[in-house]
Amino acid sequence: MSDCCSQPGLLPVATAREKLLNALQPVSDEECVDTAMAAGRIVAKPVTSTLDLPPCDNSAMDGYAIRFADLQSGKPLEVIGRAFAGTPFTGSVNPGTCVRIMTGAVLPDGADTVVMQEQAEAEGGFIRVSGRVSVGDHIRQRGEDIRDGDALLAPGTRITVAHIALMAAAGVHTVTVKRRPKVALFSTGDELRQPGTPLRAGDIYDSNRPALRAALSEMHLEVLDLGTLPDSRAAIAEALQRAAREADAIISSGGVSVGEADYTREVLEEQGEISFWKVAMKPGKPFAFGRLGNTPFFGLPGNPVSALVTFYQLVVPALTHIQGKTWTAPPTLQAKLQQPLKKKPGRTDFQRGIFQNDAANGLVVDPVGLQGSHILSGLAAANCFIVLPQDSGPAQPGDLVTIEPLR
Ligand SMILES: Nc1nc2c(c(=O)[nH]1)N[C@H]1C(S)=C(S)[C@@H](COP(=O)(O)OP(=O)(O)OC[C@H]3O[C@@H](n4cnc5c(N)ncnc54)[C@H](O)[C@@H]3O)O[C@H]1N2
Ligand code: MOO
Repeated sequence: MSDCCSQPGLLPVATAREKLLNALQPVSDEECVDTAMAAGRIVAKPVTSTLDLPPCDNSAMDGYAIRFADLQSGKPLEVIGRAFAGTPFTGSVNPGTCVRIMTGAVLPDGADTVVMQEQAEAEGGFIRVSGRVSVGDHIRQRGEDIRDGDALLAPGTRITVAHIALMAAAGVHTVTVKRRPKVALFSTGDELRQPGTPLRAGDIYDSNRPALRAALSEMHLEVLDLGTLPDSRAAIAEALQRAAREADAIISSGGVSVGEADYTREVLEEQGEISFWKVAMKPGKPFAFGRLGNTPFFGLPGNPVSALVTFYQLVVPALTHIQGKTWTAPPTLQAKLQQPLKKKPGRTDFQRGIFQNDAANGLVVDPVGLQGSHILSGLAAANCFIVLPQDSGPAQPGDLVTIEPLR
């Protein structure tokens, strides 16, 4: 990896992110999807409950629905019926009586308390209650979770599995979400072969494209996979033109540095525009951002760790914004560094680390070993980035450092 501390013109990471977010428009198209199919989608129209939840007072336990005041006399209570979830008891619990009730069954009229069956002794159609009972025990109140008309999800929310449960329970069977943006993806390099095919001398497998495809799918984006391209201006130009026609954003890997076969950035410059090139980050310095027509372009460095670090630090915020969700910085933690870290002032370092809880020291973090931008084993072993600020120098064991847990 090259050092760039003395090089002027590198954009600080936060400035690069800000420029990206300011330059991009969220997709405006919306579509209606089944609630069950909406995981990961971005809410476009507010989601409102269509009912109270629970819809009526019901039992939280298997037991007996009673009138609390009846316990004063200490007399046995007559069991006059049964209430099941889905099959309510239709009569009324009058003084001196009770109803056998199951979890989830509607609380019968007249009852105000449920006694767990473990606290009731049944004999000959009557029960005797023992132990401490308070009025209202084990009753789930109508509407205590959600009220009819309550706002459930605001526009811009990314729908989680829990949101799907919430909407389904509240009777919301369809939801209006943003259209999934389509992201065109290609990698460049004469040396790149497809996994599953033989390697010639000097070849390597294309690892960036499958990794980026997976990362895009994880974000619930549509992918237009344009394949692995040779180091050829014509091939790159053709892919860029198609991507600009068919996609909402373009991601490439490779060809953004200064080598004699690094054509991606050059072709973009000829056919579109480069808004910025080179960010003060390590790895990932040669990251380029621009446009072809109205379609934003993210040029990731070819080095595999650099490609993924720039994807997570710069492209994820940008694509999140395009999806229609406000991007917020991921939570960070402070952890005690266990080993020294080399670092020169000039770029924000995203070193790969493994953090864990230590009985004596609290949260601690170990760098994964080799930190080169070609070292995929370290990235694969890591569970966090150790984020060392742009102006900082080396870090020592015992220093508190900022870590950003990886998903
Ligand atoms: N003289 C300089 N050389 C380099 C500089 C520099 O500032 N001055 N920057 C270095 C840094 S930092 C990076 S990062 C790389 C980025 O270069 P490119 O984006 O042009 O990428 P390539 O040259 O095409 O490839 C770099 C490296 O990564 C391998 N690679 C490329 N694509 C893939 C892929 N899809 N899957 C797996 N591996 C890939 C490629 O074989 C090279 O080894 O430039 C430095 N050089
Ligand atoms: O340091 Mo490069 O910027 O290998 O990614």
